[in-house]
Amino acid sequence: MSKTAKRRFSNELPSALENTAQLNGELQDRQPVVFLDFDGTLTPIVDRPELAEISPEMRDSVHRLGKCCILAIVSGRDLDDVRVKVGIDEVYYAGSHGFHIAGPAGFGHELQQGSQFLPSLDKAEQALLRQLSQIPGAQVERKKFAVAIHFRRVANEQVDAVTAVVDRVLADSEGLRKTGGKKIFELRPDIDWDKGKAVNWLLGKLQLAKHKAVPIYVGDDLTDEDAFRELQHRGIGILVRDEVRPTLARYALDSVDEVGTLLRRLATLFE
Ligand SMILES: O=P(O)(O)OC[C@H]1O[C@H](O[C@H]2O[C@H](CO)[C@@H](O)[C@H](O)[C@H]2O)[C@H](O)[C@@H](O)[C@@H]1O
Repeated sequence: MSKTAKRRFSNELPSALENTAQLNGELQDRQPVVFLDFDGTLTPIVDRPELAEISPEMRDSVHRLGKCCILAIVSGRDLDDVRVKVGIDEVYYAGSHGFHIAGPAGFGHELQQGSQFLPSLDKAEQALLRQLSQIPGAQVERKKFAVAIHFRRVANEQVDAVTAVVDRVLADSEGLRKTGGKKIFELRPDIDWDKGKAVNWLLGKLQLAKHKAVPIYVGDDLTDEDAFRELQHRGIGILVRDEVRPTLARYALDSVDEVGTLLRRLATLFE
């Protein structure tokens, strides 16, 4: 019988911090593999993407946990961008929503299919820069395998104009699709690859004993739902919730500070 995805509302999820016994029970005698999203999970959301910074305490917590289990940062950001922002050499990174993966000791992988979309992404980036230049606050962020259009600083009455530009550029592009997130649109290669597929790929590459390994994924945004879906029946999805919405996560945290607390607790458990 096929297992179907079961969504719940974020406000109904048990807290990962208040249900320690239940969570620890799921981890008992297993090998944890920890996946962490970056924006909104390790850093609070800020007005401009380039201003997001991981705090020294959070960096220490990630570093400490990364020393006692396999740990990967899975981000929509460009691989190099997120790697520099986190600044820890010993962990894995998946950038551009999993299209570009790197890890310790020269481990690296670029989704082959992704390269064929580079001309399309270049063209879309140029069109977006041109057509959005008249809308104050609109910001284009190029990642190798995606283009993000930020509208957090755009006046409410101009958001429809941003949407119209993005839809026009998408219609004029080949092989791209539009996804959403927190005050952001993204144009990405229209292929069956996302954070969930990247997490699965990495789990396969690491050649972990399937019955022993327990993937834990912590994330806050819509693109993290792809990872929650992949792990729904074999891992632990933890949503950093800031709104009420349907989710495939099984536990929740209420802030970036709570993420830090959880990482330190996990480190204490596994050290
Ligand atoms: O997968 P993530 O690591 O969570 O990346 C998702 C997107 O995060 C960034 O944008 C978001 O955070 C910005 C800084 O706080 C904020 O200004 C913006 O409104 C958010 O959408 C990043 O800039 C994007 O490239 C990522 O795709």
